[in-house]
Amino acid sequence: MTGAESFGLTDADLAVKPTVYAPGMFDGKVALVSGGAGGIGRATAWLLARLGAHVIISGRSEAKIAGLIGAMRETGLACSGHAVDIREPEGVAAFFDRIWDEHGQLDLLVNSAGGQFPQAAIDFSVKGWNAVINTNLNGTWFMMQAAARKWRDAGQPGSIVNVVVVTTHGLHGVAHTVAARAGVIGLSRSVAVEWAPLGIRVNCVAPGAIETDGWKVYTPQVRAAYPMTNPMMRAGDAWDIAEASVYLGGPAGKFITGELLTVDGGGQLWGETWTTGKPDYFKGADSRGADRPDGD
Ligand SMILES: CCCCCCCCCCC/C=C/C(=O)SCCNC(=O)CCNC(=O)[C@H](O)C(C)(C)COP(=O)(O)OP(=O)(O)OC[C@H]1O[C@@H](n2cnc3c(N)ncnc32)[C@H](O)[C@@H]1OP(=O)(O)O
Ligand SMILES: NC(=O)C1=CN([C@@H]2O[C@H](COP(=O)(O)OP(=O)(O)OC[C@H]3O[C@@H](n4cnc5c(N)ncnc54)[C@H](OP(=O)(O)O)[C@@H]3O)[C@@H](O)[C@H]2O)C=CC1
Repeated sequence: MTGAESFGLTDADLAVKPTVYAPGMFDGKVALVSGGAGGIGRATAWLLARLGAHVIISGRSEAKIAGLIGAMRETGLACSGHAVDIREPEGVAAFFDRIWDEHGQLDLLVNSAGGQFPQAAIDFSVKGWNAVINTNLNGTWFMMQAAARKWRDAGQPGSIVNVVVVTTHGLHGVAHTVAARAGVIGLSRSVAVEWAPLGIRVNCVAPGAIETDGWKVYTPQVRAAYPMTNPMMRAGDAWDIAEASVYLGGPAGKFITGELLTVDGGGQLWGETWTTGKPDYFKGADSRGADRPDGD
């Protein structure tokens, strides 16, 4: 793989890709997309802005955010951005202060910031484990809590969509992220009830194999198998997740809270995903059991 290789939809694609949603659906609304300059977040930012929202884009890299804002503004869309590490609760709280100072409202938060690296769980270092848990569980929580506090204090309703992973079946070699995302799903179900009196809805979207630059952390051999991890035998694209997030987070989802929507081409029903490559032990009937330590 060369450094220039890139995966998934480009800004040029996202600027014109057809959508099922009506123009103007988010007129007058403000949406925040964390990880908004990544693959799924970027598609979500484009979609929300094309539907009329002012979109605030966050991530760690100023340069990535600036590039996206430039591309979106060139097409006349309303957006702004700020570099925020979701693992820093003070920085996150200050970010939400700034949002209220500048806009006086936030209608939708999509938490797409996240990620992991593939490794056998038995080899996780403490630092690696903590990096993934801090990013995906703690960081997502800091964003959720900061948003909810602002909505409560302002007496405004709000909606949160957390982008997670499929935790129920077949995602191997990333146990740290499965643990973190199962935490986010549980947390979301709990606060969906606690925050219902505040008018805050909380939902999750679990993508299957969605071709984005996030795939660069996996080997070419592993990536090549991703389209075969579901019965549709193809990868999805970031627009699939953007449209699912808008369904749950926007007006179409107004009676939905505490829900998990899996968008994986049926991968949770058939298929398996080995992010570290499939061990010989699991390959084919001929070798079944051959490596079993009990020798039976
Ligand atoms: C039903 C079936 C399911 C269907 C599903 C099919 C789906 C298939 C698709 C695959 C699944 C998911 C894909 C995606 O999510 S892709 C998009 C997400 N994007 C990323 O993952 C981006 C890449 N990842 C990261 O940036 C990092 O992993 C991280 C999120 C942790 C970033 O944090 P941080 O910047 O703090 O991390 P560092 O790089 O500084 O590393 C900190 C320590 O972590 C350890 N580490 C990091 N990388 C590795 C590695 N490759 N191997 C081993 N250990 C690693 C290490 O201890 C680091 O510390 P040191 O650098 O000091 O050693
Ligand atoms: N693509 C796929 O197949 C799948 C993706 N997912 C999940 O969907 C989400 C989005 O993935 P995708 O768009 O593909 O991946 P990308 O790697 O393209 O985007 C993830 C974004 O998260 C941001 N981010 C990471 N850590 C932090 C942090 N500590 N603080 C702030 N921002 C951070 C990064 O921004 P920056 O570089 O600026 O830090 C990056 O732009 C992730 O949670 C991912 O795990 C789940 C299943 C499958």
